[in-house]
Amino acid sequence: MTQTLTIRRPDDWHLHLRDGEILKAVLPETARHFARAIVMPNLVPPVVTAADAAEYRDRILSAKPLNSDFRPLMTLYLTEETDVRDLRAAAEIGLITAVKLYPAGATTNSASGVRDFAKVRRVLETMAQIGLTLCVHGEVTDPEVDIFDREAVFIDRVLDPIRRDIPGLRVVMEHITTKNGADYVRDGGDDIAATITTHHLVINRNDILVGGIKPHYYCLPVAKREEHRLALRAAATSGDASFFLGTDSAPHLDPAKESACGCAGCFTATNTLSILAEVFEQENALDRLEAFASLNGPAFYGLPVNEATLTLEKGAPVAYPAKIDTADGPVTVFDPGFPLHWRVAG
Ligand SMILES: NC(=O)N[C@@H](CC(=O)O)C(=O)O
Ligand SMILES: [Zn+2]
Ligand SMILES: [Zn+2]
Repeated sequence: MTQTLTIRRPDDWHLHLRDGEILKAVLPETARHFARAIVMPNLVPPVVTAADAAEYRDRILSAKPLNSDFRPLMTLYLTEETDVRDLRAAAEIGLITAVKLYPAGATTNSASGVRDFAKVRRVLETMAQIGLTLCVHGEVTDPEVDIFDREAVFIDRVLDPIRRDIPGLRVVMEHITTKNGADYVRDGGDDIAATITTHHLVINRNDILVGGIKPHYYCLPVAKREEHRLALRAAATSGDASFFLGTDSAPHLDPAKESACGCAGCFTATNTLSILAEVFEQENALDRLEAFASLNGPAFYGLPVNEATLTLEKGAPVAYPAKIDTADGPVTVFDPGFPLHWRVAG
């Protein structure tokens, strides 16, 4: 008998959809399986005002496949100039679901991010008052700090002080890559949660570097050593409500990745659910996939879970495209390095 797994339809709590031709090509990959996604605001220029978010939302909705009821959950990109009234109004009408903090220079398109945290204090206080979630790219940018330590140092130097300073601020530590991150979030109470990506459950830093450099495994925060990957797998499959799926699927055109100075980002929208089912099965935790992908995220954001369901079916290895074609060029799909036996049946 075929083994199947039916879960409530999942959501992606951290997604890059980009704009223009790439948006048109990658949106169907997410909309096929996910009901909602938190859409990252790191466009060029970034989505900083309510008006920007409304326009971007409309471009996403126009690019959506006709038969899809996918719902983008919009975010604002926090800058030192963010206007508190504009942000509050955007939250009140339900236009935005979260605000994104990028330390300036930490990652792709983060130049407009925050340098001086005192300058965003009023915004963060307002967010704490109205219960609006702050999504954080948790890496320091201090050139003295080794890239593999930047997440752990961010927790001590930036995140923990902000949370002590502004009690009640709801924070999602995005795409955690370390045991330090998982421990901090697990022990951090109800106001903090973390997203975990698909690829960080699969690769460690050896996968990027051993036997030749693999640009399609390079993302930020960069994958760490094996003990950290194992800690992430334990966190994701634990069922703990503090952890949920944010794929951080981050498409870049192949020439931008396969370059002497390649961009950070793994594109996983296409095969994420097959990979996750494989990983959860490897961890004997298939019964916890629904909590990670479909239940814990809405609970943290105070949103209803999806009524629709999604069924995965186990069988012969699943075929998926190596690349997605966009009108601007190809985007390589993340290769987990092992066969995937679970396909999305409906
Ligand atoms: N994760 C990445 O490596 N890249 C993301 C930015 C981000 O989420 O930090 C991107 O926008 O390409
Ligand atoms: Zn990030
Ligand atoms: Zn991201």
